Amino acid sequence: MRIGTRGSLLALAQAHETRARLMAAHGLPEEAFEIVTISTSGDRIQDRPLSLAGGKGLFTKELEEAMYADEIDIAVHSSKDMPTQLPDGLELSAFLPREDPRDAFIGRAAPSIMELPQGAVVGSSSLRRQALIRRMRPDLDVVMFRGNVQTRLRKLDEGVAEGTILANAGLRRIGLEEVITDLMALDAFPPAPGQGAICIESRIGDTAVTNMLQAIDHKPTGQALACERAFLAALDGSCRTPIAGYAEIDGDRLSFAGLILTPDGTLWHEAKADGRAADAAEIGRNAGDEVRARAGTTFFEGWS
Ligand SMILES: NCc1[nH]cc(CCC(=O)O)c1CC(=O)O
Repeated sequence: MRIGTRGSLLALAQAHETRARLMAAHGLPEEAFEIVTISTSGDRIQDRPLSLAGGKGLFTKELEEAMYADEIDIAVHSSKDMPTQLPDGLELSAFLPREDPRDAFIGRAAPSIMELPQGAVVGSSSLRRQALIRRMRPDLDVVMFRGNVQTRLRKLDEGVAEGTILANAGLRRIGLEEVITDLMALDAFPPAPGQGAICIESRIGDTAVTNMLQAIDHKPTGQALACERAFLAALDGSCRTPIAGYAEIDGDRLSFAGLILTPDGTLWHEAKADGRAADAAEIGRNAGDEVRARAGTTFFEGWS
């Protein structure tokens, strides 16, 4: 089986985790799998926010083309980077057990956002994180921050900013959790839909592959993701809208909280819902419709 992945440290860690789970589930040796690294436009564009460069899809397009061309059999992704609408003929056929979904703060002047000095500079390129930081601390100066983890840590060393926020899951996967100085609470700082969950994309009807993937699919994570992705789809969510959403599964129950904000963090609308995990997608869609109705059309005008 050819496992397609981007070449970043995080992507490779995720591909290796997928391979290890497949080897264990099927009693296969490492040689049964080939990890194929593919560069994507999202990896190459470094000079502007991804929300302006085309948004979601930038990390997935080249991998999907490789699947059409039969150069790879599966593509391993961060669920957070996946558009709600997949190209024809492809599906998300497995989710691995979710890592901690919370955002992590890496602080220099202070260990947490609340303890930063008045007016301190915080770097982030995520519209959701920018809006949530401004909601918590309107006095802070939020600046654009892109690049991989190493680049961001160097910027902190150089004094470009006093702190930055990254996904705890990503930092843990690349073994960099020691740089974290605080973890953001789920209610004050809800994660992006899909954060912390690895998903595997494959060709619809490729039964040899999907049968193998079934053995490593983690059902509760799949249900949480069905809910969060339905919420995103109902809001027509793109990288240009600050949207957060997190579903927690407890046995056959699901609880969801979703949020949209204006980029300046002064206005927001939230929906909370509980229900059966089996109704995950419906719960997410209803929450999205509810938030959209409450926000009204003017909420999105001027900046979306
Ligand atoms: N947009 C990039 C991206 N996609 C997934 C992760 C982290 C890993 C995850 O959420 O599963 C990151 C980096 C970050 O947000 O810190």
